[in-house]
Amino acid sequence: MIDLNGLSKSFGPRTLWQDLTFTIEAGRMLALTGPSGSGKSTLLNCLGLLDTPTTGTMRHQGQDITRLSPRKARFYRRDTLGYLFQNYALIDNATIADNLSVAVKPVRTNRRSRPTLAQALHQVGLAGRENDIVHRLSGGEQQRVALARLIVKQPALVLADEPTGALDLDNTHMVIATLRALADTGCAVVIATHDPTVRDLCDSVLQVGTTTHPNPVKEITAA
Ligand SMILES: Nc1ncnc2c1ncn2[C@@H]1O[C@H](COP(=O)(O)OP(=O)(O)OP(=O)(O)O)[C@@H](O)[C@H]1O
Repeated sequence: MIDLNGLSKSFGPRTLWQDLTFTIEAGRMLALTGPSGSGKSTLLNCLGLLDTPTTGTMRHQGQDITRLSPRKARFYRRDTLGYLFQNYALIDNATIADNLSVAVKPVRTNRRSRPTLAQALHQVGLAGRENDIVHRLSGGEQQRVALARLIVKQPALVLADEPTGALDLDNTHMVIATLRALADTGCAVVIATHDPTVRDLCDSVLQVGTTTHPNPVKEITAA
């Protein structure tokens, strides 16, 4: 779905990663791992067109998206991407329903059928909670709202930055199970993570850093 070719990123003299050449495939979950400061979030930012790689190209279904104009990049994010963050990134003083509606309203998509808000909330264990105000929810519940937002939006690509960093094991498994369900509908999922539990539940792992490997993506095979 997204082909990266010879991608590198430097800030001044410092190179974070280089020679990344691989394909992010629809229906699969890719973990980005590597030490703090290795450039995982920066790679997510490049994939989300919030930053630009120093060299190389990114193609989405054949279309070069490496250096889109700000306007086209905005449309791309609106129509193609879903985000998941450690700090949930919700509108705190709005209801759950409002948070979900905002995410889905302007999106133009060819996807045939989208789940309703009620179905999405049911899927994440928050059935009937449409009118709850977000800032009164626990951290785990807030991340469930962020997941429901992805379920109603049905993006082609999900970019997740440490989405389980503030969660207990139960909620971590809920996050991964929901992302897996999205992947099963054809969505590509990329997760920057320090968590070995999350890494091992993905289909493949990219160790982010300056070391050049002939094939940087390692497949995870069941033990
Ligand atoms: N705009 C910028 N200008 C200069 N340096 C930057 C900029 N953005 C990020 N960096 C640096 O790039 C490095 C990689 O940052 P990044 O947040 O991508 O790492 P990370 O692997 O996601 O780290 P962590 O695991 O701690 O979240 C850091 O040293 C950061 O300070």
